Amino acid sequence: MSEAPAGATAAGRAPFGERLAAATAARGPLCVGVDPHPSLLAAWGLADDADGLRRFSLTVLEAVADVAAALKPQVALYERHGSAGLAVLEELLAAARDAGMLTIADAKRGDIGSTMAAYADAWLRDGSPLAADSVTLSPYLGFESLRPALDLAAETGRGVFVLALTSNPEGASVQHVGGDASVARRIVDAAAAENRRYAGSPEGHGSVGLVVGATVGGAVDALGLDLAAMAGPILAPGLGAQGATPADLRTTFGAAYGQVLGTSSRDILTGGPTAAGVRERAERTLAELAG
Ligand SMILES: O=C(O)c1cc(=O)[nH]c(=O)n1[C@@H]1O[C@H](COP(=O)(O)O)[C@@H](O)[C@H]1O
Repeated sequence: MSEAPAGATAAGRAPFGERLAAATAARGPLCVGVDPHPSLLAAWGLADDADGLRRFSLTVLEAVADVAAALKPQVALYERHGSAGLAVLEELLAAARDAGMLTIADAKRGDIGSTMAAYADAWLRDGSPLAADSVTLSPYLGFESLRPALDLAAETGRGVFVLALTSNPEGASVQHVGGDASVARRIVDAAAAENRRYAGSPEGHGSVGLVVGATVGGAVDALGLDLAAMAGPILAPGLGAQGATPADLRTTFGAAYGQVLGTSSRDILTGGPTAAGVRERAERTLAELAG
């Protein structure tokens, strides 16, 4: 996607929020998750090793590089192969960059500030072998503990997606706690405050995004979350394999639907082993999201 337009950061690229907005405007609001589960590798006729992982990953990229706005590799499924798996992840991130596709490293990192600085360095620093356009973060140690990642992302034109309301049913036991001042609401408000640093971006396309599951139903309204005012992208997992439909997204997000990036992994990946099969499923999901 576009590098170095008017609002370029110190790193010479436009802020992530602007680059993502441009990608969704051009292609539609779909992110494809790359989750090479052992069962999917087997279904594709691939071995559960680094070679299988590589074939799988590069096939998904080839399939959706000009269909989806972003690619979201699930880091855990590379980590389970050790250093060989991480080498494949590095190759995938570089290949996506070369193909002009934005990446979201789904690493869900979160730790005390000094350690967080190292996670930020790994995923958001120019020149890092694992640098992605954005990374998912867990705010369980407090939103402010994410500061090193928030600041490095701003400096390098990258982005973050902070977990707010996750797609799994267990998430409510933590995220809904607090009534009018729920944990989720505090995260949404903190992201909104953080996105004020991107107030110069057109239409308030901040680079601090949130993760809000496509499966959360009425929780956004019930908890009084003002997602539209958050002025950043909303990554919505849970489509397909977890039961949510593109139509659910419109109901769940209402006025904030324009900020939503729907993401689906297994439902699209079962279209393999051919790139054409994966592409067909991605195109179908995209048509439903856009329709
Ligand atoms: O951050 C995420 O992407 C994420 C957050 C969340 O609340 N729920 C969720 O499912 N995810 C991730 O999104 C992907 C969903 O995969 P599928 O259920 O196969 O579409 C997995 O990689 C999850 O780890």
